Amino acid sequence: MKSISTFMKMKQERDPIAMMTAYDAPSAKAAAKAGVDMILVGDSVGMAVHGYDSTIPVTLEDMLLHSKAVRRGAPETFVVTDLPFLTYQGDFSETLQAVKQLLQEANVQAVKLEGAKRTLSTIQRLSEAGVPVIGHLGLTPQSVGVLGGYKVQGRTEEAAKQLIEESKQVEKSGAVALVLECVPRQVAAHISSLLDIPVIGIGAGSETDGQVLVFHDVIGFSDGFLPKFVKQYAHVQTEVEHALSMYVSEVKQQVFPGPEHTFSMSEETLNKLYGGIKS
Ligand SMILES: Nc1nc(=O)c2c([nH]1)NC[C@@H]1CN(c3ccc(C(=O)N[C@@H](CCC(=O)O)C(=O)O)cc3)CN21
Ligand SMILES: CC(C)C(=O)C(=O)O
Ligand SMILES: [Mg+2]
Repeated sequence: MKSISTFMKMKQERDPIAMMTAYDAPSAKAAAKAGVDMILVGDSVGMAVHGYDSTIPVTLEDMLLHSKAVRRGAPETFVVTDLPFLTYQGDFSETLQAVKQLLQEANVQAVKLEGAKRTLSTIQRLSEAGVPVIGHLGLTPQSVGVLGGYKVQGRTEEAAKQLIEESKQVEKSGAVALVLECVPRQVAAHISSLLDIPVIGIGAGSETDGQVLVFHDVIGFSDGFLPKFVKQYAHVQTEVEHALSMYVSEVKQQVFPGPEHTFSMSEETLNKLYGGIKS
C-alpha cells in the first residue's frame, strides 16, 4: 500500500497524485483498478449520495459506514476520511473517539480536517498522537454558513496572504498533506512550492502536487452539478436513465423477463405435482 512517504516522494519527483472520492465498495474498487493513488471518503457523500444540499448534516456514523464499505472495496489503497462537521471543534476526547473508530474499526489511513485557527491545535494533537492528518483550506464546505456560499477563496491580496499563512501553519502543526479547494491557480502554485507536504487541489489549477475530484462528478452522475473545476469523463446519468426506462417499458410490455431469465421444473415433477398441466 502507498503511504505518506510515497506521496512525499511523488511530490519531490513531480509525479502528480491522483485522488478521488469513493463512498462504497464498487466505486472504491473501480478507483483502485484505475490507479487512483489515494481515496477520499469525503463528507461530500452528504450531497452526492444522501441528497442533502450541504455537508453539514453528515454524521460520524455515516462516515464510518461509508469508510468500511470503501475499505472492503479497495483493501490495498490509502484511504482518508473527512471528519464530519463539529466532531473536531469541541472536546478533544470526542475527536479522539471519532478518529479511533475510523482508524481502528474502518481501517482508514488518515483523517482530513477543514480550516486553520482553532483546527491547528487539533491537527497538532492528533499528529503528536501518531495520526496522519490532512488539512483542507480555501473553500471549506463545512463553513458554508459563514462563507455565505460556495465561492472561490483567496482572491484578494489580503485573503491570499491569509491563505498562504494558514497553509504554512497547517504544515507546521504536523499535517501530512493539504487539500486546497477553489482558490486562484497562482496562489495554489505558490503554496505548493512553499510547502514540503503534498498539496492536492480541487479547483486550484494544474500546478498543485495532485488533484482530487468527486467520483460522481468524474463519471457524470451528480444531477447536473457542474462547477467550473469539474471535468466529466463520462455521462453516466444519461446511461442510467436510459437503462431504467427500458426496464420499465419492457416490464409493462411483458418483454422482460424472457425465457433466458426464467427458471423451470421438469415435466415429470410437474405431473407428480399437478397431475399434468400445460407448461
Ligand atoms: N458532487 C460534489 N462535488 C464537489 O466537488 C463537492 C460536493 N459535491 N460537495 C461538497 C463540496 C461543495 N463543493 C462546491 C460546490 C459548489 C461550488 C460552486 O458553485 N462553485 C462556483 C464558484 C463561483 C465563484 O465563486 O466564482 C463555480 O462555478 O465553480 C464549488 C464547490 C465542492 N464539493
Ligand atoms: C471535495 C473534497 C476535497 C472533499 O472534501 C469532499 O469530497 O468531501
Ligand atoms: Mg469534504
